[in-house]
Amino acid sequence: MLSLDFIKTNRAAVERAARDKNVTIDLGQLLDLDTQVRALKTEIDGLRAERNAISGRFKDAAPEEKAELGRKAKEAGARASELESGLGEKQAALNELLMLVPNIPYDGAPVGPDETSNVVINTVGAKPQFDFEPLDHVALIEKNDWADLSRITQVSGSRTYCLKGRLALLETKLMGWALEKIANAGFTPITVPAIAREDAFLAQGQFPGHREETYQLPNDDLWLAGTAEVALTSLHSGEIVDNDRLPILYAGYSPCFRREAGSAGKDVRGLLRVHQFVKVEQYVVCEADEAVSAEWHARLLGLAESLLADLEIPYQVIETSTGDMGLGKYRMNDIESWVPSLGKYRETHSCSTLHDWQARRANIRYRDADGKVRFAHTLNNTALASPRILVPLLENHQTADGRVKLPRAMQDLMGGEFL
Ligand SMILES: Nc1ncnc2c1ncn2[C@@H]1O[C@H](COS(=O)(=O)NC(=O)[C@@H](N)CO)[C@@H](O)[C@H]1O
Repeated sequence: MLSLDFIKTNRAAVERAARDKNVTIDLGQLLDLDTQVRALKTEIDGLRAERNAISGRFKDAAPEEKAELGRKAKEAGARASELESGLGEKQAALNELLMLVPNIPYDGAPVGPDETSNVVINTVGAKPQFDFEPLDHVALIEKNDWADLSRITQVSGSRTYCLKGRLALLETKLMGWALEKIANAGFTPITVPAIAREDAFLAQGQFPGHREETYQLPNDDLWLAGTAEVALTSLHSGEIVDNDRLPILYAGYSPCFRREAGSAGKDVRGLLRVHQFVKVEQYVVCEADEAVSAEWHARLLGLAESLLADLEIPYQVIETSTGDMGLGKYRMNDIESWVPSLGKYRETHSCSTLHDWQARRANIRYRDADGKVRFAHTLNNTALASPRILVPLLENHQTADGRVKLPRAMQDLMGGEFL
């Protein structure tokens, strides 16, 4: 969310951001509502002052005057409470519109409607040259009985899976390994629930725009998050954090649930796009300074790249376009890992800077060095998400006999050269 002051003084920039992010928002209506809300508040304050003035005169008034004063005070009070209900409605309408205002995108982001405008800014690692016909991850899994991708769908529906045997062990070790790597970089490991209240999704930015992507638990007025980012954004909601406690660094681990409502027909084979998965999430709450945010953005990206280097997976870094980065992002860099069977790089990580857009929604503030209370900045990035990461991991390291030679970092974990 942007502040009303910012919107007023930077209206053209906000309108350009809305255009570049394909967001339809009527700033004229928003600013009119703000004017009406402020006028109502002034009128209500005036009526309250009038009533207080009258009651101040009441005790010294002559008896014949008291009745008239009482009537006037009652009238002012009644008028004030009538205006207050109107104020409540207009304030709610104003807040609803404010939740739809996009963040201003990074001026280095390609301006374009969607992922087709994304730009590759770095390519790392040599794609494997197979001297045999490589298999895709589903064939490798079937050959080694590493998962159940069919029977389970009769139990749990489409886009569900069971990992089995050494692949099940590999996923759990991968998650522990990633959590520890990020923890060793100074982040506090923290397990967070996927269960969260509606306000947490509004604060993080998933709502109001993407309810249809989110599983709901209606009997309890709760929802299931698709990322630990939801709980982590609201963990310090309402707090004023002391300056010396910043930056707050979390390595969040959680199950993730996504309806993938908008993905019918996409990635239906295998493990790329499923309804439930696990993820280690990097999360930062830092001081409201663009250079500090930019430094953390680079560090988060670097940590994800170091994990991919350890897994010996070729990847490319993407500068995400204004149309693809989403409402709250200032800047987003996706990392895409090479998937031989598709002959394409596919997104496995997403690194975002949001400045104070989330902190304003979640009400996360801090006292800066001068003691001034300000909204913080927040950032997040994927450290590792499974089972999607298993797709490039299995396919890039497969051997002619259908086994998978583990990267060095995994051999120690899995106690052997092969999965
Ligand atoms: N339906 C899905 N199935 C499997 N993996 C998924 C799915 N949706 C997302 N992921 C994985 O989760 C990663 C992060 O998802 S994201 O929406 O892009 N970004 C976030 O959730 C941010 N909080 C950064 O992690 C993706 O890059 C991908 O690796």
